[in-house]
Amino acid sequence: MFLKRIELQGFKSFADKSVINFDSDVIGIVGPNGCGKSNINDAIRWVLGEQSVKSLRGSSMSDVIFSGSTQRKAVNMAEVTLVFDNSKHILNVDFEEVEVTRKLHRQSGEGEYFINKAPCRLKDIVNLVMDTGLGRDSLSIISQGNISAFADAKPEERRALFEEAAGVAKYKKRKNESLSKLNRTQENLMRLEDIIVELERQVNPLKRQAKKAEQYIEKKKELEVIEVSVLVDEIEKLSEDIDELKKKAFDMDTQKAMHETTIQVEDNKINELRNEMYQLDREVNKLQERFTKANEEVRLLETRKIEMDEKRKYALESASNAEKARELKAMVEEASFEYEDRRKRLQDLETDFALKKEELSKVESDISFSLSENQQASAILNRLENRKDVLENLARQPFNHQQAVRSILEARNTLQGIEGVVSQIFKPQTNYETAISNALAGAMYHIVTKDEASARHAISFLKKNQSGRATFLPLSVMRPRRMMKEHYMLAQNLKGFLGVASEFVENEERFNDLRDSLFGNVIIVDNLVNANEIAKMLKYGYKIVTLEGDIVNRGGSMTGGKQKNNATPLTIQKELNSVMQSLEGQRLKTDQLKVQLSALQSKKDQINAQSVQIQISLAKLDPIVKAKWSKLEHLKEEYESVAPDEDKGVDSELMEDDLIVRLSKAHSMIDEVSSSIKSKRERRMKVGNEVERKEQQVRALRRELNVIQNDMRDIEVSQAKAETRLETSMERLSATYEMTFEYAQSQKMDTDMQEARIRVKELRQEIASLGNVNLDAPQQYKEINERYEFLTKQKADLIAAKDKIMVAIDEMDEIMIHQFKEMFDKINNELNDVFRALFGGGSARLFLVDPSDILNTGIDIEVRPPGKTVQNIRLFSGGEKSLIAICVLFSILKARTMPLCIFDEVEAALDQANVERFAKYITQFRGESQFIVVTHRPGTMAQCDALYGVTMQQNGVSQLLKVKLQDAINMVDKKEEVEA
Ligand SMILES: Nc1ncnc2c1ncn2[C@@H]1O[C@H](COP(=O)(O)OP(=O)(O)OP(=O)(O)O)[C@@H](O)[C@H]1O
Repeated sequence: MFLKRIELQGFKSFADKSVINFDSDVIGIVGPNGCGKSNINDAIRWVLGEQSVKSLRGSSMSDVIFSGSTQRKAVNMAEVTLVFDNSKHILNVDFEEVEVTRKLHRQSGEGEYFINKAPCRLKDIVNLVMDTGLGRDSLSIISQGNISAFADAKPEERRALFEEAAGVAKYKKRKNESLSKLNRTQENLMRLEDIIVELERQVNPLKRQAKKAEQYIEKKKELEVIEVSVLVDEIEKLSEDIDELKKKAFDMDTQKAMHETTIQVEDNKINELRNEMYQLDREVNKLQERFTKANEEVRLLETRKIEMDEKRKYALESASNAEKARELKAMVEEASFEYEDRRKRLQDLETDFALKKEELSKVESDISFSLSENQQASAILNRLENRKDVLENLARQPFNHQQAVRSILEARNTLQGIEGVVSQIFKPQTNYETAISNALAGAMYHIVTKDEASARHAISFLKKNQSGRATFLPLSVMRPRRMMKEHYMLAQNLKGFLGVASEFVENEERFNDLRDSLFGNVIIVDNLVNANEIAKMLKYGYKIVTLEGDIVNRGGSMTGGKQKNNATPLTIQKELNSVMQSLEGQRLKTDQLKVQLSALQSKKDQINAQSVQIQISLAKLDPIVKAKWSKLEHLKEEYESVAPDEDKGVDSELMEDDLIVRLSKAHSMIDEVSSSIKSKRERRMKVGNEVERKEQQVRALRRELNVIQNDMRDIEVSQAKAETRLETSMERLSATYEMTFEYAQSQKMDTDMQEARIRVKELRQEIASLGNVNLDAPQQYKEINERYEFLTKQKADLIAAKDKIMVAIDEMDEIMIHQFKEMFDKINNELNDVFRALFGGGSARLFLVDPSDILNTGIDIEVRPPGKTVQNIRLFSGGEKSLIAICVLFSILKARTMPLCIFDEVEAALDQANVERFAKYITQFRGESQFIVVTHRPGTMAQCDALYGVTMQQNGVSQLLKVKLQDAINMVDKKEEVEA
């Protein structure tokens, strides 16, 4: 006995609480039509999870709640409880007794489910009874309808019964769940694949764009760091250049102002001199007029004198001796005056000539001295200019004679780790150039490399190109050398010690070790005497170099002297500066000497001209003096011959002759005027020379001023250019990098700026070659790719899940096929016996319509009742069909034990004999299965262990009571009678 009790309240016609306690295996439910028997069947199915309103014979679920009758009001809730004996653990729970309850509220339409009074879900109840044979589609609850439908059903429809018997329902349910899961998975997979394809279409271009953007960002970052340093370096250098240019401009401006002032002053002087020249010219002109006038007067007077002489001559010829004597006396006086006058003038001219000669000889000696001075100055100038050219050439190409060094420097960009040449890396302090240069000697041409590998690389380059030999100093292996502390302390107190050579060079910090390696133990002293002394005190342990470059080597050997062309890369600039300075002075001196020489030469020319003039005058005057002398002598003789003795001697009265005096005065005037003209001309010449000299000077000053102005313009242009570049750099710093110069300066890298500039150029080109860049691409790529990867993983998971489901389905199929086939065979085995028992002979056989498709095949039945041939099951009578169905039902019960079977008038269509056979057959299952049989047939009732009668005493409300067989028969008969 499995079902112990049913409790109903408010369910269909059971308005009041009704309890049926079952205490035996075969229970009959009897009662007249419509009293509510089948409602009990419905109640059991309802509790066990029936959801189909139709199979509960209603139109909505609330139809199961008592809907009232003429005498009773409707109730609001239906509640049914089934109590099972689970001591055999037919239900898969640990409880010995299981109570299953279902409630339904009319108002809310809500259902409630309980197992052992604990609320649960409908699903839990369905799972509890699944495969126990009690399911809602169970073959354990069979109605008349089921029986009659069996024969007429299609083979496929019959399958359900066998599946239930085989207990594959749970697998089928699970399979269906799995299939729908599979469908969902497949749908999801397809949707996913669509999305993945779409994402794939986006991912690759985005990946490329992201890579490009990353390269762009990386390059931009590098560019920013380097360019900021380059900009800072440029700004610093430009600021220095601008300061330098401003200083130069200021100096130039001062020079210009000085030149302009000097020119102004000199121009004024020139103007003054020109005025003087003009005045002198006018004065000379006036004097010239006076000179002409005087000459004219002389000519007139001379003419008159000749006339007078002629007159006298005539008078003498005819006059008396006394008159002759008087006349001759006057003529002697005259001639004597003239002679004295001319002689004196001759003497003056001779004195002048002697003076000029003296003057000339002095000027010539001055000229010869000036010439030699000029020659010397020109020679020096030439020498300096040549030296300047040589030095400039050397400064441009300091390594012209070092083929290997030159080759390495030219190939510097292709070689790696070349830091430079020693002479480029170290800058000697002013005045120490010679000492440092000699201290280094050949080492100044050594090439500094980053490490030994770079040196090796450079050496193989020299070998390959046959470019000569060079010495390399790898920074990585250079170790500093220093003077011993006590030696240094000692040396400091010695005479002439200036310091250690490393103190007198400037270099970048990273070359400090190399500096100390080269100079750390070299001492600089003032002169060789002190060098020897210090060497001795330091026990000849150090190289000592003097400011002049002489050396006391370690051990005491000495090197010294002077080369003709001793310029080295370290001394070139110094020498060039000093040569330029000397050159400037020398040029000025040469110019001055030239001016001096030219002044002397013009002075000489002037003296020569004056001398010639004097000589001409002398040449003219000398015969005149002689003539005057002989005339005087002749007249004296004539007078002596005619004059009485007492009258011999010259009468002074004759001197008063007006003509002679006027003539003499006129001659004096001529002399005076010509001397005045001469001095004025001399002055005029002097002033002219002065003007010329000054004009030359002013021209030179103007040329210089022009050069200064040109230089100033160049400086202005350079300054403007530098300022524009500075502004551009500042602008770039603030606009592009949003940095102040001070902040940028703090970020400046300590690096080779030349290389940094090249790198900036390269980076700019690389960035430009990237073209359009989508800066959001990395983020977009990340997001899309993450989604892509996530979905790809999900796809893999779904495929794995799908495979798993399919494997599970295959496994379930296998189990179902196996169980179904096994059960089918078992049932088939039982069928023939059951058939023969119920039909009293004949045979029956079940067969699979499609044995190759066990999972879906329909089931047909081949029946041959006794005395009949095999015919189509549909051709049998209603009773036969029912009996065949009952045979199959019993075969199933035999093949698989059911704990509970509820038959609702299944035997209705059978005749009396078959009812009895049917009822008897049931009793065979007693002890294994419990039967609740709703019946109207006494034959069946007779085989029941207990009978329950259902009545509807009150109109519309069912009641239950246990009855005896006869009462039961009566209940049926009575009703039938009433109906009849
Ligand atoms: N919700 C309901 N409220 C009240 N009465 C109901 C309700 N549902 C059904 N009934 C009544 O139950 C009766 C039907 O009961 P049922 O079908 O169990 O009768 P039966 O005893 O099996 O009859 P038969 O012998 O003819 O098969 C009907 O009279 C019907 O009015």
